[in-house]
This record gives sequence, C-alpha cells and structure tokens, in this order.
Amino acid sequence: MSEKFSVLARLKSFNFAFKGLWHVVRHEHNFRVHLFAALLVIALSAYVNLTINEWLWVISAIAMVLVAELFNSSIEKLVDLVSPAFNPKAGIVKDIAAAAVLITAVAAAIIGILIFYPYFF
Ligand SMILES: Nc1ncnc2c1ncn2[C@@H]1O[C@H](COP(=O)(O)OP(=O)(O)OP(=O)(O)O)[C@@H](O)[C@H]1O
Repeated sequence: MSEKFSVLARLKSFNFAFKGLWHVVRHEHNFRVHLFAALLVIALSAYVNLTINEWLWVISAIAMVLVAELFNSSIEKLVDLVSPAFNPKAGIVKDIAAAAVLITAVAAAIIGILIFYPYFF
C-alpha cells in the first residue's frame, strides 16, 4: 500500500539531496573543479550579456556536466562498497562512469566555444 503524502517527508527528501550535494562539494575534487568552472562561465555569461537562448544552452551544459559528475561519484562509492578489493570488473564500471563525465565535459566545451567565440572574435 502506498504511503500518505506528507509535506514533511518531501522536505526531508530535499534535505537528503542537499546532504549528498554538500558531501561531494566537500570531498570530490573533480566536482569542485567543475563547480568552479561553472561559476566562472556564469559570471562570463552575465558579463557578455548572453541572449535567453544562449543562457538555456549554457545552463543545460553546466547541469549536464555536474549531474554526470554526481552519478560518477555515486557509482564510485557504490563500487567501493560492493567491491573494496581489486576487481577488473569494478575497474571497468568506474571507467565507464568516468567516460560519461568526459563526454559531457567535451560537449560542454564545444557548446561554450560556439556560444562565446562570437563575443570575443
Ligand atoms: N576496486 C577496483 N578494482 C579495479 N580497478 C579499480 C578499482 N577501483 C578503482 N579502480 C581503477 O582505478 C581508477 C580510479 O578509481 P578511483 O576510485 O581512485 O577513482 P578516482 O581516481 O578517485 O576518480 P576521481 O578522480 O574521478 O574521483 C578507476 O577508474 C579504475 O580504473
């Protein structure tokens, strides 16, 4: 049977999500690097006064990278939990999660170049 809707329970879920976010901000260097880059890009976007459409692309690209980084960190933690010892399969799982971040970062870089190039050259 499904539970009754509770505003308090929903607020607690938000709290768990922020707890996870705060954990990666404090402990994951790669996430901090991407977050710092995102803040720089947002500042640059405000400086050159992007159009609404350009803002949509920039925000989507930033979110895509940060979300991939969060899933990557989560998968790393899960792998460490279920396979603390060396295991080639565990390594592949982590490598694939890292590859997902790489793809999003390359796509975000291309989006950034296409959007900002006309403002500077
Ligand atoms: N249990 C394991 N068994 C086999 N190989 C592993 C294992 N854990 C990690 N590896 C290999 O080492 C690489 C780095 O794993 P690690 O957990 O140290 O990530 P990381 O370097 O902390 O990543 P990031 O820098 O993104 O936080 C993995 O991509 C994988 O190739």
